[in-house]
Amino acid sequence: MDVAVRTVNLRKTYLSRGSRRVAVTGLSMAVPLGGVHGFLGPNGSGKTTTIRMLLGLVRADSGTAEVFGQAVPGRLPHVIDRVGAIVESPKFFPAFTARQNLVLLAGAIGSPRHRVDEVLEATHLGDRGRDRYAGFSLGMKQRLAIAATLLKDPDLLIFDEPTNGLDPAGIREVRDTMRSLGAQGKTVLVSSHILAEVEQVADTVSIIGHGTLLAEGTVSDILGGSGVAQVRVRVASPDRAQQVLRDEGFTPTRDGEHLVVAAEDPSSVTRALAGHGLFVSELVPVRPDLESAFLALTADQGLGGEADQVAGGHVGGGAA
Ligand SMILES: Nc1ncnc2c1ncn2[C@@H]1O[C@H](COP(=O)(O)OP(=O)(O)OP(=O)(O)O)[C@@H](O)[C@H]1O
Repeated sequence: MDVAVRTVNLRKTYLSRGSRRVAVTGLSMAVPLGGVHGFLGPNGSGKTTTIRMLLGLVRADSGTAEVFGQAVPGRLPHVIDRVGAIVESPKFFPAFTARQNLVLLAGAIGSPRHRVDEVLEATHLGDRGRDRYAGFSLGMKQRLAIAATLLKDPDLLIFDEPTNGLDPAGIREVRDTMRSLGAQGKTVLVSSHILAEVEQVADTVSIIGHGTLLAEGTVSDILGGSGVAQVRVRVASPDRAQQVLRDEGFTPTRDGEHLVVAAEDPSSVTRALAGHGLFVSELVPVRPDLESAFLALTADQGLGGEADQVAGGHVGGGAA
């Protein structure tokens, strides 16, 4: 597999209130070339620290990282022109229009002027270029930030929680922009703790918890490994149906008037119930989602959200 980014055994600790706090530990991950790669983990799991190491903004304690085959930070100058990133909210001049802001930036980084119109189009801001930044919605501001990263036409885009604070419409705008960049062959590495957001746009994902890799692969690989498919059924007598299904070897759970049953083949459930004169009035497959897969993975590892981690202490299991 051709990779845009690879880390091997990356580790970073911070000194905090007299003790060492482990942010990233033994992180080995690979981001395939082209497409959108979701970098997922709960708050405090080490995503930002990893991204900052990739961009040479913080130095790893140990381990290696490479971008387009070049070791970073040492050889970062050789690839930095191919990388665009939003790690913190970029600063724009509120009184300037979107276009004026981009023209200024393009001049500063030596990008040709025509790129300004191209990146406004690419982020669907073409008709808002003459509006002042101050009047932009959060979603538009975020798309302008993406437009700014596109000025030098990078091959790798790194976005740290780009949908933070956006409303559903803003989230969709940013998501659509990432999707079209991935479809153009760019590599988009996007971090998020809101898995459902990334699930809809990512081709592949890395899931981390407490600074270590828990799972990596295509979204469907990860969902496939997250357990048996379930169906949600409605019957007139859910209590009886629950007993019947238990007697038949299923493990149904009650959800209001519905039962949720793990079954590879939904017809095995309807057959079992019909055999006892119970007829299903509704049957809906419960699609496993990344959120459940993620929760299952972190639960397996005894990992939840942010927790204190002290160097030398237990910091979770190995890579999947
Ligand atoms: N500059 C710092 N000094 C001390 N500790 C830090 C520093 N930056 C991060 N940490 C700690 O390192 C751990 C990982 O933080 P990091 O920001 O990388 O996680 P994250 O997954 O990006 O979280 P979030 O989604 O909340 O941004 C956390 O426990 C955090 O408190």
